[in-house]
Amino acid sequence: MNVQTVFCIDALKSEMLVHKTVIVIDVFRASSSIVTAFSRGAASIIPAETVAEARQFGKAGYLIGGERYGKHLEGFHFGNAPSDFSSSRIKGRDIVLTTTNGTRALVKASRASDVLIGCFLNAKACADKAKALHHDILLLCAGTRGEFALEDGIAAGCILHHLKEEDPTLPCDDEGLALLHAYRSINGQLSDLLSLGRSGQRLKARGRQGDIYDCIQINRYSIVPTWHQDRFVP
Ligand SMILES: O=C(O)[C@H](CS(=O)(=O)O)OP(=O)(O)O
Repeated sequence: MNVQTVFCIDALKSEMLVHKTVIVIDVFRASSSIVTAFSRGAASIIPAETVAEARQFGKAGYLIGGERYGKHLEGFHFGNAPSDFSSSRIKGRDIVLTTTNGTRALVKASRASDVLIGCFLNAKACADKAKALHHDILLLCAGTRGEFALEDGIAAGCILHHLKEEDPTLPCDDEGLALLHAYRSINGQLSDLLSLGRSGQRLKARGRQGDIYDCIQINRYSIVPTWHQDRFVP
């Protein structure tokens, strides 16, 4: 088994998905919102690439959530913040989500053997599940608007840290090694560091500091969303 790292969606080539377990990481905020939604009882989450596609699902009775460039979408039940997904609104429900970067990465990754959703909130559980599948692992950082995103990279380092816990010799690429060592050297400064990144600054400018806090709680949940047929299930 080995671990490869991709820094943003546009760098992903379809041949990289063959015989791989792909972990899609979009810390701010799609991966964190999906993990939170499942921890609060959502039945399934269907990623939609376009707003129009999500609206069609809405007409068919699904709950729909998402954003574009951080902005609310007219007629949608939720945005893309973990706090939008309260148990009372989503327990037992199927949700369709469309976001600027994250759902694009999920749709692109869905051709892999196994697709998991990972972030700080479920880093250890995600690493354990990926190891149990016994395939090579691809850490897919969604990034933001075609570029590397600091929070996705540091979360990849966190997942890699857990992957290497039992076997420090597990091979990984240089990108992974850099992120692993970046994560291990943070020493309690996660919030300060991630607030400096592009996406963190954007969230702060929109008054969404609470979302940063909600997304950086390490190992808060043990749920690992997994692709099954045409959707993610807990
Ligand atoms: O909802 C988010 O925070 C982002 C929007 S933006 O690219 O940062 O404007 O979407 P996501 O798909 O979760 O990265």
